[in-house]
Amino acid sequence: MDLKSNHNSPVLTDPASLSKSRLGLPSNMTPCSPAALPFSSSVSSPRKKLNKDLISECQLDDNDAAYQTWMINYPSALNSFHLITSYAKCKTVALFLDYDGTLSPIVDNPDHAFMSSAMRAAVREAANHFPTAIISGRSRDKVHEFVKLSELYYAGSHGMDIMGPIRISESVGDHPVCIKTTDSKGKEVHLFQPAREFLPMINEVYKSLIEITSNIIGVKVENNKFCVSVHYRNVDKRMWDEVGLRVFGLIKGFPRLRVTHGRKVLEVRPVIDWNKGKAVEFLLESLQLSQRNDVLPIYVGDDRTDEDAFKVLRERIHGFGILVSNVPKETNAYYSLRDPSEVQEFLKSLVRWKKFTASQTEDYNIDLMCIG
Ligand SMILES: O=P(O)(O)OC[C@H]1O[C@H](O[C@H]2O[C@H](CO)[C@@H](O)[C@H](O)[C@H]2O)[C@H](O)[C@@H](O)[C@@H]1O
Repeated sequence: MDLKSNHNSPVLTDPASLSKSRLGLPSNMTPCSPAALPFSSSVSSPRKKLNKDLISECQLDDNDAAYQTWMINYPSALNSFHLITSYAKCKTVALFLDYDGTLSPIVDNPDHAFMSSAMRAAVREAANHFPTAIISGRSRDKVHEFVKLSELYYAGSHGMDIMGPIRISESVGDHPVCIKTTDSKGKEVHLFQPAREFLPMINEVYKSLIEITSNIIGVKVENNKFCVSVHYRNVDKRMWDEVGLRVFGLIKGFPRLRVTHGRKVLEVRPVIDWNKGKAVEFLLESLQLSQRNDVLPIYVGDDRTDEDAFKVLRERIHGFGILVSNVPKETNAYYSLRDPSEVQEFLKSLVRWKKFTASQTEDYNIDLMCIG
């Protein structure tokens, strides 16, 4: 169950049924009905138990069949690794990674979404071989606190808070919301905060959201600097509508803010023409990787907000989006990975491939030198 993507309506819907009909999956992929099973409703309890097991087994099979069908259009990035690297050959791969649900598993408490040390090692290695950035809905400081790596770039608040390399480009480098500063290690960087003027408003809304949801058990309001998250994952399902009503009700009084939603979370953010897709373009330009046809951007993410980036990669900058999901979803991504453990495997494979191609180039150069 989730909130509908219609920004004006807090109506709750079931995304599983939605995605099934929208994806046009075959009708035989609906979950088994008990009537189709060889037990009557008046069976004794062990039989009832068997019946229940059979239904869930059947549903699992159906879900898996639906996923396999979906994967025809969104193949596994691991299974398609050779194809991906054949495109990447002789190109600079630029990596963009979402955080929650991509580098860390989804957990009930957002403050406990820790990254495993194995994942951290994989991301570090990847960042040592490819220009890498993390683009998260979290505040930039919070995601840095989780990731703890200085080898890469960070964009927080869905791309509205980017700390990147010093931009050579005059056009945006001189933009009033882009300032020169130093990072925690004293290195000169550019800080790009296109929603800076919204800071007082966001802080006001953050306080009001805490106030108006304080008597709903399980709600958690998280300040992500340029946006606010209202989590309802731990709220009794019967109260989900009420959470939606209160949040949308409050935001009605702030025409310059809007509400989007992610995984059991409502996100209040400024109405500005900026999103994770724009952040990818901004970072590519900062890294001097835009306007080149020897660059392959790859974006890995699991959330609806990542769709903006997938769209930019698909339509504008010729890269690959990889959706992390273990259920069929509508997406602008090209490939899929089931969960963060597959993301880790994918990152490790990319590094292995890069090392291998680098060693081959070295061998080739040595051969050339010998011939010369
Ligand atoms: O862009 P992301 O890095 O994916 O951030 C999106 C939101 O992620 C976090 O919430 C989600 O993960 C939590 C921890 O696993 C989970 O408890 C919650 O239900 C998810 O929605 C984060 O807390 C939000 O602020 C981000 O906007």
